[in-house]
Amino acid sequence: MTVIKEETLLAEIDYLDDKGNGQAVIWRESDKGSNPRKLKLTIPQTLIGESVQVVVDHPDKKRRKAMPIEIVAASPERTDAPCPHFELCGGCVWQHWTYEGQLKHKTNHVKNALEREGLDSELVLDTIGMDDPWHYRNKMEFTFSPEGDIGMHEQGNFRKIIPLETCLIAGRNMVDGMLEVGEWVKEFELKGYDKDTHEGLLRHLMVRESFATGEMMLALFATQTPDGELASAVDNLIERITKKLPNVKSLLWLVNTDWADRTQSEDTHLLAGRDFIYDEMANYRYRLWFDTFFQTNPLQAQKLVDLALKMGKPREDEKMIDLFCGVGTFSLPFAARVKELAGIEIVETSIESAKRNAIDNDLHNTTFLARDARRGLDEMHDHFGFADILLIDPPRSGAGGKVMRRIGRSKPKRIVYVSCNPDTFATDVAELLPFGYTLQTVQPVDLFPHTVHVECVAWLELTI
Ligand SMILES: C[S@@+](CC[C@H](N)C(=O)[O-])C[C@H]1O[C@@H](n2cnc3c(N)ncnc32)[C@H](O)[C@@H]1O
Repeated sequence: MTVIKEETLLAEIDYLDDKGNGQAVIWRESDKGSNPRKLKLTIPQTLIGESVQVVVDHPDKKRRKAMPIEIVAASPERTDAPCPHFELCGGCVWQHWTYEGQLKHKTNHVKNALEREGLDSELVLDTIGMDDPWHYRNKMEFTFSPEGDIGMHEQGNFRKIIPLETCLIAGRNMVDGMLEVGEWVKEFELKGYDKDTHEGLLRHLMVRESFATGEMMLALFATQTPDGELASAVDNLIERITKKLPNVKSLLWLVNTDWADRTQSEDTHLLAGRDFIYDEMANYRYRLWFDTFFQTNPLQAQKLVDLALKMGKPREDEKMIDLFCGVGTFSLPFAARVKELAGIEIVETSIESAKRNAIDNDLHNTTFLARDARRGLDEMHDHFGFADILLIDPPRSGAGGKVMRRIGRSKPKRIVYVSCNPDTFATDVAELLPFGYTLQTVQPVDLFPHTVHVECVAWLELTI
């Protein structure tokens, strides 16, 4: 067989994969006498129906990834990506798609997930988007390259960092925070961490901003403590941040010497301010530490809370369980409207925070339990009793059959399901139907414009 190292091909995009990349199939003529060979191509930054020219290295393989070199026939939904880093940065994948196009696609994604489980896709409403889908994130994790540049990972390549001059999805003040820290690193010629050699100083910069209170947190993750030879550089960091960014109410230095490339801390040093910031959602006040899970698009999360309240119809004489409650984003507004509320969540610090948030907001009818969902539900059913309303907001992996069947057997009158993954949502919901539940409405909400993610909130009623 003739081995071709590189070939220019014309591909037509059939569909987008779960990472938002275009997918095309090409049948290639092979040597005389043998059947044509199928080549499956993954082509980022393309849209369904587009014809694109790509250069494919080793086209003899069955699957290849290739970047488009020319859009031969563009989709009417194609638009110019406004961010100068879009082509390389792994933060957004769909800036080349009109926002209307993205929203339509997200609605269809939810509908298809329901249909695959034999559920009625007519129940899915149009996705609620943002009026201004930019600068919506209140938390970002930037990474340092070994050379000390600050940025994001390249699309599909966790080893390469794309240095950033801006970011159009992070809150505007957060970008200023990132740039200021970047300048400080260059001025003191500090080195970033090298994942391969496990050498270097700076690993990540986490930036949090409350759009409600204006407070910001800057948290630097490094391999050494901020003293000794680093003392004068760190003093300078404190001075410049305090002077130039007075909204930074929490400046942290977190030591992480682990091989695992996560924003975790073995040793926390408070450089300035307090170790948390205040945020607000639905008129409730929350304390956020560097490791607290909190909804990252507060404007849209507020819509989720409002929808959940509308669907759950809480009453003063009812008991409620909030499963996977985090720090209580849904628990607090519901607790203000029901007789008693119990929250279950696996992360102990989130439960501690939920307890404190309830007290800070003068809510005294809550119980919070740090347990795995399955065990937590059993314990709550024994001590708290069965709930009239159950709200569930699991991670992307969903709640799973065992949890869903426990819920079904406990027969809450109404179930509100908040989901960040339509596929696991549909599988979980299907588990409830044999227990007499009917799915009522599914409302997708776009919390992550220009990315593949879609959140939805739905409710089920016990009808038998
Ligand atoms: C999508 S978040 C929702 C949090 C909260 N409802 C909110 O809006 O802030 C999912 C939560 O489930 C928690 N979690 C993950 N696995 C769990 C498990 N097996 N049992 C209980 N909680 C779990 C996570 O720690 C996280 O806080």
